[in-house]
Amino acid sequence: MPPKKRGKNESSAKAPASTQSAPQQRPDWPAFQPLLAESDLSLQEVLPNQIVTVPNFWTATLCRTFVSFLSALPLTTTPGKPKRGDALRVNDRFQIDDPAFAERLWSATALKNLVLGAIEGGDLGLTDAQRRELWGGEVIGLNPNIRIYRYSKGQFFDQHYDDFNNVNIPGSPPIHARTTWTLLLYLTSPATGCLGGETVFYPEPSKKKSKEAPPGPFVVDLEVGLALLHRHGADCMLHEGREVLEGEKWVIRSDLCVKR
Ligand SMILES: O=C(O)CCC(=O)C(=O)O
Ligand SMILES: [Fe+2]
Repeated sequence: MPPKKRGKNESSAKAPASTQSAPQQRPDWPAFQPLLAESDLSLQEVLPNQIVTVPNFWTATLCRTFVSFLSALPLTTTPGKPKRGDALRVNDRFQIDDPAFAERLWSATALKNLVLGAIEGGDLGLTDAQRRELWGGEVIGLNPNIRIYRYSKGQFFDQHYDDFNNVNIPGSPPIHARTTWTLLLYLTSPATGCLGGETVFYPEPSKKKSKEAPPGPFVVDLEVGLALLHRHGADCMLHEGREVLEGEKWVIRSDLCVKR
């Protein structure tokens, strides 16, 4: 896998629920209210083929509701010393296998219709074939493995690559799927007192255009309610979550899944 050769990987969130010790109770997540109308949302391809965002995917009110709900969850601080080959990250996190929440985040928001190109003016104007190419296959939903991150002052996620995972989406019959893009949903920003914590991507210099100056880092500033999707697996860009300088950064993480 190229990511292994090029640098650190995110530490594994891969253990299937069946191999974890005690099954965790799934949180009684708040309702997704209020949300903007689908017609007010659109995909933005901010870095061609690599990063797509949805500004205002969640409203500031919904983000605030979630931050106060998530604050009561039993978050654990990641160990400061990563396993060999894993990126150093220092944050507090909560991880749960919750297919119902993943399905709600996919279908009860605009995400499904945006990604599948079902919202007029909201998608990237792609043909079906281009859409498959972009997302890496036929997108069927989100990874049930939901991760919540809280970074307080001084915490960060060092440079790494996100690898893909094979997952099974429960149902009858269950669907065998593979993750292709990372989803990060930012709940905080400078507007809520969080400074720093930007997600920074390091595009690789193009092999064909070796005479051109290498591309500089691509910085995504935190924005309340912004959903960010970035390609992962073999074509993942090196990236990091910069140190939080003030306040708290809260993120909900999942991944786009395609049929395998
Ligand atoms: O928190 C961030 O900005 C980045 C998180 C990340 O890279 C990851 O979850 O793999
Ligand atoms: Fe990552």
